[in-house]
Amino acid sequence: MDPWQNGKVGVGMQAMWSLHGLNRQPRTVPVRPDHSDHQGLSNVAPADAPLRTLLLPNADGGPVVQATSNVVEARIHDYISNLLFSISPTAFFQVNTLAAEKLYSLAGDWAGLGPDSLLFDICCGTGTIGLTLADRVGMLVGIEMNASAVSDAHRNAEINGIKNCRFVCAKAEDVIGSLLKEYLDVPQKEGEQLNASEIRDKDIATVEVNNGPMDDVLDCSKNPGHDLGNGEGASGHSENDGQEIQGQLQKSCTSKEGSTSMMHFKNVVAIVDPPRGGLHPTVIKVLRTHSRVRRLVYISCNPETLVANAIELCTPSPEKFEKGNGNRAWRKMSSAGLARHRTKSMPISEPFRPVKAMAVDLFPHTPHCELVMLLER
Ligand SMILES: C[S@@+](CC[C@H](N)C(=O)[O-])C[C@H]1O[C@@H](n2cnc3c(N)ncnc32)[C@H](O)[C@@H]1O
Repeated sequence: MDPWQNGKVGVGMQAMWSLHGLNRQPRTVPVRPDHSDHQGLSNVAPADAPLRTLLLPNADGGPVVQATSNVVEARIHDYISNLLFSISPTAFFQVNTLAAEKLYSLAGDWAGLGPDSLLFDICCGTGTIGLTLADRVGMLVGIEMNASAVSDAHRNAEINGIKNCRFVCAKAEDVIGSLLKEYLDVPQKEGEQLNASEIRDKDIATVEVNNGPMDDVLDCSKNPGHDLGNGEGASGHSENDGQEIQGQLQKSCTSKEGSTSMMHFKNVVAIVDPPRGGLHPTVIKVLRTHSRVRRLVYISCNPETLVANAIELCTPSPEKFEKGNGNRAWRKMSSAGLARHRTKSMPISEPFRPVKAMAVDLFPHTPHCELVMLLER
């Protein structure tokens, strides 16, 4: 396996930024030699690796200090499933791209995609999962809170000529309900169903390509919070910041060519790939209670939160709805215990059922592993 191809350079970049976060000057790092003769995995660049200076952003995102004339833009490029991805320094990208390719394609197979599918790629990062599956669906909607990653996703869609997609920069818990409503609560008129080729011909994509400042998307980079504790889900954000978010969503997502919400899709699928803390409770509730979402592929790097989220998605509704009683005993519960507790106050809804699961070893020789689980109803 070629260590340069599988994103080690990206890891080096990320680590360097955090190490030198307070002193952001251009730095010199080894880059991939044109004809690497590496065999096997290595974290060490060969001594004779060529050096290139990367342009690092200032902490405030302002102009960079240009120390030398031999400076290149700080972004890396990589291929997954024959698509080229351009990745900015703060965006997430799997380090093992060859294995990630397998992971995404497995998720796509399990998702049962087709031309009449509407795919929600939740926590989409630079658009990797959705874009690699875009030719198998009618429409792709990606949701991601990191503004740079969303900008990359736009760019990646454009680079690869993918048009049946839209990327929304927001916390999933803030927009998932509105997006599902927008796409799915459309009264269907007779003969209005479009097939994928018609959709593509109509060029309905809302690829709001924006390589400059993201002034037409919600700036969600200010409150990162990726790493979640206590099973509390994605950002630890309150359930809803109300109308402001709605207004921003409206602004960020309006199609240039007209509203995609007029399309009707028979098959509505979500692929979720949250950070270690799992999905925010609001996302779980919305996915579970929106009956048109029939299939959900959960990709996880943390089995504990995957199990907890699956409990909430799959436990049959209680006969009697119990409203939360403000009791703080949950503080001592395991994440699975907390999930079981939460199911008691889940609105009555058809549960998913776990169909199959597979571990994909993205991190050989480490205890970490990615897990994929298919839920259906
Ligand atoms: C494990 S990464 C997966 C990224 C992408 N699916 C991929 O495979 O490259 C998780 C992503 O979720 C994003 N994220 C974290 N919390 C989020 C939230 N509350 N809403 C939306 N995205 C979130 C992170 O910024 C990160 O890009």
